[in-house]
Amino acid sequence: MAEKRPTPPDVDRVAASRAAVAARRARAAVKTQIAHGKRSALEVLAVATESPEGIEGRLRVTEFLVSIPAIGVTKMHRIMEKLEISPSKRLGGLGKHQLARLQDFLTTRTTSRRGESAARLVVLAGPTAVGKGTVAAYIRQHYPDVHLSVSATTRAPRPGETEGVSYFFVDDAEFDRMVDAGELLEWATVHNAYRYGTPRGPVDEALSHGDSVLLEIDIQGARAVRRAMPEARLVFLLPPTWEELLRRLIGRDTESGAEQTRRLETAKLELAAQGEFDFRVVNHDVAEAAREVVDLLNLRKAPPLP
Ligand SMILES: Nc1nc2c(ncn2[C@@H]2O[C@H](COP(=O)(O)OP(=O)(O)O)[C@@H](O)[C@H]2O)c(=O)[nH]1
Ligand SMILES: Nc1ncnc2c1ncn2[C@@H]1O[C@H](COP(=O)(O)OP(=O)(O)O)[C@@H](O)[C@H]1O
Repeated sequence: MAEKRPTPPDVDRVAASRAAVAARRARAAVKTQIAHGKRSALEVLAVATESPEGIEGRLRVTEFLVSIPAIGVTKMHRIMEKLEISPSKRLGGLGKHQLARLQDFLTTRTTSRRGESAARLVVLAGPTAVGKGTVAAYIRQHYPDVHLSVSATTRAPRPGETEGVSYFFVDDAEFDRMVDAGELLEWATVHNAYRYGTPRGPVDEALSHGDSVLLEIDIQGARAVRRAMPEARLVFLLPPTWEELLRRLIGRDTESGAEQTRRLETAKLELAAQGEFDFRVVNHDVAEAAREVVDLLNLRKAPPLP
């Protein structure tokens, strides 16, 4: 008797089940790569976010977490609860807040597991004209091992500023998009004028590679980072005296008289917030203040350039 030939629906079913087996194998391979430290969990998550329908995107969060060394099933359930993610979720189907929580969890875990010599996230904030930008620029020039975060801003470039080095200069629509996509670790409207925000990806990436990261941001931003990443060290830069702060603001000569008066009012409020910070550094001398900030970054290789 002639063998029964598969009918088209059978052919479809066979092809579908072969594809399902291949996809399962591919997902298992990704889990093995994570388990053996060949790929970082943060990197796999980044790929999943970019292609939700790809292999990484189709991984369930539960199986993703248990493939990370030292996370067993019990711990995984605790983490899922804490992050408020349901067990049926796949990496590619996470909401933006769930994704942000999972990224922050993984970054914190990577950093804290490296112990005392771990890469650090340090936030440098302080009142207007205290010298934050000057100290950050000194660090950029003399301590190339520090990853200095480049913010996005809606303000226009000033003469001498370079796209991607000073800031990423974006328009309002692009800034809205970055906020909606959860791409910013924090953002704020500064001096009642323009919006500034810290792109999350480069910070996560640098920390996951063991690099120390410095954010030079305003005080609202520092508070937001504290909420998102409690392990960050918050440093408050202080002027030697109030009179010196006035001298620096006026001497900089970048604001009108009215704007200077308004900024000084804000500066009083900002100085009152210094108690919320973990460390205070007085900016008497730029090189000295920079060294104190860098000391808090726990660099693996610390020597400054001459
Ligand atoms: N929250 C937040 N503040 C930022 C960020 N980037 C810069 N800032 C702050 O924005 C303020 C204005 O910066 P900028 O326009 O460069 O200089 P200024 O006008 O000379 O103070 C400073 O207080 C910075 O610390 C950021 O990503 N997030
Ligand atoms: N340690 C310092 N001693 C003297 N002047 C300083 C010092 N640090 C910064 N300045 C000057 O103070 C002014 C304000 O510094 P800036 O870096 O623009 O402040 P911020 O970024 O905090 O608003 C600039 O003119 C800068 O050259």
